[in-house]
Amino acid sequence: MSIPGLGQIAPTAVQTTTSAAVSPTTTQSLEPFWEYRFEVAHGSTLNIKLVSGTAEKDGTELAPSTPYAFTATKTRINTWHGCTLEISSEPGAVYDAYTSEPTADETPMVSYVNLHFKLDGLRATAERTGQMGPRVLVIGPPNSGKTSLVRMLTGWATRVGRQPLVVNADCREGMLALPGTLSAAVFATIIDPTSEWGSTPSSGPSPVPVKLPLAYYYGMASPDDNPRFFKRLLSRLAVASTSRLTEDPGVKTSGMLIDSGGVNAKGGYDHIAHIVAEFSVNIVLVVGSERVGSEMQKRFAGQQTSLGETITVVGLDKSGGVVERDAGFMQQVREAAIREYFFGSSKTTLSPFTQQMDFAALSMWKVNQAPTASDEDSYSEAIEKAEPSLMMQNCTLAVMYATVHDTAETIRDSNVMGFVYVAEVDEKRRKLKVLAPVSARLGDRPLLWGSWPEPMVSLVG
Ligand SMILES: Nc1ncnc2c1ncn2[C@@H]1O[C@H](COP(=O)(O)OP(=O)(O)OP(=O)(O)O)[C@@H](O)[C@H]1O
Repeated sequence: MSIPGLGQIAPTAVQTTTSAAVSPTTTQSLEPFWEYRFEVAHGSTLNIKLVSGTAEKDGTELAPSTPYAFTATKTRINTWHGCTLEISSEPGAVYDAYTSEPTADETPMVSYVNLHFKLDGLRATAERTGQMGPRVLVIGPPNSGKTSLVRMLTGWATRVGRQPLVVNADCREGMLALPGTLSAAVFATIIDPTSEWGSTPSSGPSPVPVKLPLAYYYGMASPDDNPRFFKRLLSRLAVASTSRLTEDPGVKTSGMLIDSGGVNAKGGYDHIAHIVAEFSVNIVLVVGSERVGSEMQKRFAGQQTSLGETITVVGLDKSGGVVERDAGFMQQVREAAIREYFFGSSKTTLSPFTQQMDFAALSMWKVNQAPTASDEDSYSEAIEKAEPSLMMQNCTLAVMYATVHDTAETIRDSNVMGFVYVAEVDEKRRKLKVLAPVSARLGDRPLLWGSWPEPMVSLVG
């Protein structure tokens, strides 16, 4: 399905494969609408420089003659008007790349950019009338390109001076925060093309302004692990996001872009309905699945939001370039995110602080799974006091914006201040060695331990 009224691109495809073993520096010319798709392994780097023409990655324009270093990623660079890229890598770098000329069923990019123009029209109307801009939810099966679409719409919106509030409702991946969190942030400036969402707030000085997210800690891999807790956190994020929207006219007219986790075989429509209601979503974009699209049409099309607008459901094609990222690759991505949070990246090195803490000096809590409980208990007992133990070794803990004297309910509903990493647990001496990005007194804040992200092999030593 594509948006009505949009043309298709001529159906021909040319693909060439480039391998690092063949040439360390190559020049790649892209015709208008072509994409340069590439996968770079962990530990390898691919440098891409725009030599002439214009190109973008997920809606953010590449600056000319500026080398961009990509690592541990599967992505693409596209061009609307044609360009030449210079590609280089150090010997032995592991990557795979090819150019793709769009075919009729292979590129939905034109419908994506037309969608952006329609959204911007709605934002312009909202500006004139003082109304709220569009609240857009992107859903679809796993690996359909949902996050890429949200990033593109964000990139294009900021390029025309909009400041959308971007919401991550996918607990498996983090946005400007570690995985396991649900977060929201205003994007008023460009996203660093070499990263997923730009650097996390702990990553030190950055040429691109760092966006400060509001994050809630869920600490589990799937909404099904504790559906009531998941929904409750979404509600809190919705309240905070809506108030952020109303306090700033520029953000209000720009509206929201919400990335959801994939709908799975079992459906997962329950929390989608919750997001639609809580964030007053008035546009549901369904990527890459007619089945999900028609289910969404049935559920939401024509219904009214709490603001009295009619909900529109739009089906969009999935890009043929979207790649599956297997569990091993995603685990490495999570580990890299945690490592970067504490130690920085190749661009900025950070030195985390190490602290020894007595078990007794810590307020430690853990999140509980409650997959089937439909009663209040699953939520009221979503977190409980926990004794530090060896099980916590190599785990990240969320530092909550609450005090150690607060009740379980207050701590559970608080947002995240930051994260610490448990480097060592000495059960005999009842001591814990933790790594923190800043030198703060950890005994003053409740620490929350979840099962997601999973423990790392080891961050230190
Ligand atoms: N046209 C394309 N060419 C090459 N790679 C692409 C293209 N579009 C998206 N990708 C890559 O495919 C992968 C999956 O895309 P994305 O993360 O947007 O999907 P998703 O539906 O959000 O996935 P998930 O279900 O895990 O949340 C990403 O690594 C993304 O960069």
